[in-house]
Amino acid sequence: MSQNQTLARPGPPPRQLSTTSGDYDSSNPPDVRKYLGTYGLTPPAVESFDVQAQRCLRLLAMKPTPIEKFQYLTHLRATNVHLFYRLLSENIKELTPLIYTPTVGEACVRWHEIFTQPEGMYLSYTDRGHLRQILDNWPYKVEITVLTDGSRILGLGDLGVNGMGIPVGKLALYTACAGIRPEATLPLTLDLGTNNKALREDPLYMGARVPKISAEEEKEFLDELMAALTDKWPSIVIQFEDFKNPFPSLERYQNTYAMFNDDVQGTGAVIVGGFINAVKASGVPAKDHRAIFLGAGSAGVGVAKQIVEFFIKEGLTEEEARRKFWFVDSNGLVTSDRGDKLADHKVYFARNDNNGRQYQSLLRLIDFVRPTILMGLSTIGGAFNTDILQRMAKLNDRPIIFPLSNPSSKSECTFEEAVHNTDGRCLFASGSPFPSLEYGEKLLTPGQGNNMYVFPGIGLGAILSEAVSVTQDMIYASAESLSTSLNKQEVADGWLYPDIRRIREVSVIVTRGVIRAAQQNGVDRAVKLRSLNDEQLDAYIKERMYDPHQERDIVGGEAAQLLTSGTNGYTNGVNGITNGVSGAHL
Ligand SMILES: NC(=O)C1=CN([C@@H]2O[C@H](COP(=O)(O)OP(=O)(O)OC[C@H]3O[C@@H](n4cnc5c(N)ncnc54)[C@H](O)[C@@H]3O)[C@@H](O)[C@H]2O)C=CC1
Ligand SMILES: CC(=O)C(=O)O
Ligand SMILES: [Mg+2]
Repeated sequence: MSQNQTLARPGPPPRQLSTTSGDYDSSNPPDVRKYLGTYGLTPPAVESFDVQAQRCLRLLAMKPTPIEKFQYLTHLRATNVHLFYRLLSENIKELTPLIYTPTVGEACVRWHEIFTQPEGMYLSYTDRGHLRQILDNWPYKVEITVLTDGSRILGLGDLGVNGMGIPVGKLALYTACAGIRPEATLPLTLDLGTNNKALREDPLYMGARVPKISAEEEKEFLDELMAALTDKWPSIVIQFEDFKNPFPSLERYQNTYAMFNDDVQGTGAVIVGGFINAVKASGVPAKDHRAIFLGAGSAGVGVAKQIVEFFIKEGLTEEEARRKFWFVDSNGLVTSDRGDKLADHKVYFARNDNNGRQYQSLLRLIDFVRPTILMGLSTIGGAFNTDILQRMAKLNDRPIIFPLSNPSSKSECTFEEAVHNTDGRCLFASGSPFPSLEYGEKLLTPGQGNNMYVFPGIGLGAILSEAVSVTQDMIYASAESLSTSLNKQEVADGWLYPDIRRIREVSVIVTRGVIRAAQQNGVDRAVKLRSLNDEQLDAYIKERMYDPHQERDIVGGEAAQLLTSGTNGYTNGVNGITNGVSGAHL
């Protein structure tokens, strides 16, 4: 491909952040419409956002399936970005499952069928050598990117470029939960081949129809990409997501770039955040806990490593902390004498006190270990069956049961199963949401142990502190901050995580913790923030957060007032109007 062909950008920008649709204009009063030359192009009624939101919710209710709701919300984001984020932030609990797990899982599986418009960038292996130039095609100034190679999308396996739903969904949460402006986010999918043969052979598949490139080839590609991204946007924060083997890139780039891996580090942090509260509620001192992990992949090991850090802070030695974990993978208990070559990331937790016995059965291992904690990061839906849950209930007053695999179909058990098989005594968190449950006299609410509680604050903290790298202390600070973010009522109700409806408040607390850790580690370039006390820092964070409610809601007198203040007043006074007309790309 010639360079000109590579760089050609015909037509509109790749992601429409348009706010110029008829819907949007319907909140402009007649004078403003005349001024803009849009008078007569929309229905006569001047509508507030609230009225428009009501219509959106009705339209959403008319869509019979989650995937159709997902498609409608995608359309809304593309055509009326501020309305989309206002709707999302006001209905975060109800809408998150539609734009994120579980629905985003189905969307990725079917991405090649349901695709209507590009919402991010795609970079292919054949583009190497040109990556920096291609980034020039992206029309906005980027503060954060989420990138995936699609090789392990949730627990659904290798989906190649269909994985784009994940960066898009995660970045929508960055905007809704941490107020990073929509146009400052870049969803990025790497088209490096796929080992999913069915997709490769599907006529609608939109990526390269070749097997996944080798680890060495991927490393070279990523080296070029990281350099290109930071050359184009020097302060960019880079989140790696859903790579089959995320460890080499994390090790290679974490001290050199402002990057983190959400599946290893974000997941570790969010689970530690809830775990700190679960340990308190269990009544068992930290030193007496024992954990079985089903699944010894990136997420499992990431979570355990951060719990080790927590145990050490609780006074255990590293060796004592490490010995509290028993990992099970698809070949059974991870031991050093199992006879297979263990992947590097598993070696640290491999047991050598198994007296030559290899455990294949989770139930038998539970009898042997007598764990207080059962974590699921295995992608095996239903793996925590009735026998297993009942055995945990027999061994513990308050068993800690965290089935964390996504989407819901891969969850190791449901909330209902966990509650019924433990007489309502379990301390529960799952990766995907489950509904509350009436049990006896009580309404029980499950925790959602999903990295969405921390990655928005990690990203915003790194952006605002202008961190040169994302340190382990910054990640751990996000966990500790999360654990302190519950209000009195949530603590009294025994919740492990705060109400998701308070996510923006929670993100401020997490962001503050991340910034403070960046300062302590001396990786912050925004040194002016060092002199702020916590209250001032919180105010600064809030002020920097995009709030869709502030973008446009201009009716009647307000607009008239703006118009009388002349063109300048109009432009200055109503950032939202400028945003709106020029399409939210300032
Ligand atoms: N709740 C959250 O915030 C997060 C949840 N996850 C979920 O965790 C799951 C795992 O993710 P990764 O660790 O990145 O995947 P991975 O592919 O690296 O690891 C999966 C692990 O499960 C093991 N496994 C597979 N079949 C098994 C079986 N029959 N019995 C026992 N172990 C078995 C594999 O050997 C491997 O160790 C996914 O479903 C993902 O969606 C991942 C990140 C965040
Ligand atoms: C939540 C998430 O990052 C995952 O399931 O991969
Ligand atoms: Mg992930």
